[in-house]
Amino acid sequence: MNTHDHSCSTCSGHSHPNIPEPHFRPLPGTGTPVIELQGVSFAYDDREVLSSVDLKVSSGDFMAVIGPNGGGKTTLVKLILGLLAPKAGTVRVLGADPLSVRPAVGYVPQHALIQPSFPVTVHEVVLLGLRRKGDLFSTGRWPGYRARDKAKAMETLRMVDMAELATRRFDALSGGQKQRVLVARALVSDPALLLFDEPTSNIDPQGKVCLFDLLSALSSSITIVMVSHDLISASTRISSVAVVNRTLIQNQSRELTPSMLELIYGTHDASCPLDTYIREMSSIFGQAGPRGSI
Ligand SMILES: Nc1ncnc2c1ncn2[C@@H]1O[C@H](COP(=O)(O)OP(=O)(O)OP(=O)(O)O)[C@@H](O)[C@H]1O
Repeated sequence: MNTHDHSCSTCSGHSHPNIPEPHFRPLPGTGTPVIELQGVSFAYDDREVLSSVDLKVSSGDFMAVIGPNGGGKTTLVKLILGLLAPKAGTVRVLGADPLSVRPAVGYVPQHALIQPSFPVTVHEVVLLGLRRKGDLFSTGRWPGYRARDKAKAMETLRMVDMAELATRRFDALSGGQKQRVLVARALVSDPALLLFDEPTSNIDPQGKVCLFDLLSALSSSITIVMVSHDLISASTRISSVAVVNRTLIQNQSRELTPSMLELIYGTHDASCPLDTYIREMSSIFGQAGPRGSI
């Protein structure tokens, strides 16, 4: 488990000593397919945004999905969640139809889906991740929270180092603190797969380091797929990378191949370790990378 010795307003800046061993669903054996897309195409109306996409994410992977704005990353995430159906091809998650395994997938969206003025506490936001059959969302009746659900939500807040703020209103948190709470909401149902869409939007640089430390610690227990523009923080932790720009190219290592670079920027004739690429881009464009993003 990584440690960090910096001070950070997002977490307490220690090495997450409170993180209990996560009780996630047992990882399928290493190498078992967790996500499989074969020949997937998708169009909004008649405009095709993904074309013949193949993707395989295996148990234990920590994959970054990168690509230019509008390249189809969020659409890909929605297909994996079963929120969109492919026009062609197949999407399998944990060997099944995505909607049927939805409870086994923790999702942290690009934008917090919680209205800023909604008077909900940190603890209650995490409890929202434990929606069950028969609850308010399916019956219209409010059954109240069960004691064991409340305890589970507190345990998950401890994992992300946010238990001390459990009673604070969610809208009174910083961007990085909100993100950690949303991670807890995604983790509280013990998912086998964690999907992040732009996990570091609205977080300051130190908060990003803390968040990636947390993800790095979690990645030994759970398969993680992260759509991100912010590869500087992620680069040392991820195990594989995929580039999406209408089509998709994946690499089981952290190297961006010439064809991946070409898919992002146009012609490239040499492969590039991801760390080198980011270092060079950072020196030219500053820490945010080219145009503020990959
Ligand atoms: N609901 C929608 N209806 C029509 N077109 C859409 C819809 N959602 C996305 N698009 C279009 O589909 C393309 C891919 O969008 P998507 O959000 O998947 O890209 P992205 O790679 O996640 O972009 P970004 O990095 O800017 O978040 C874009 O051209 C976008 O304008």
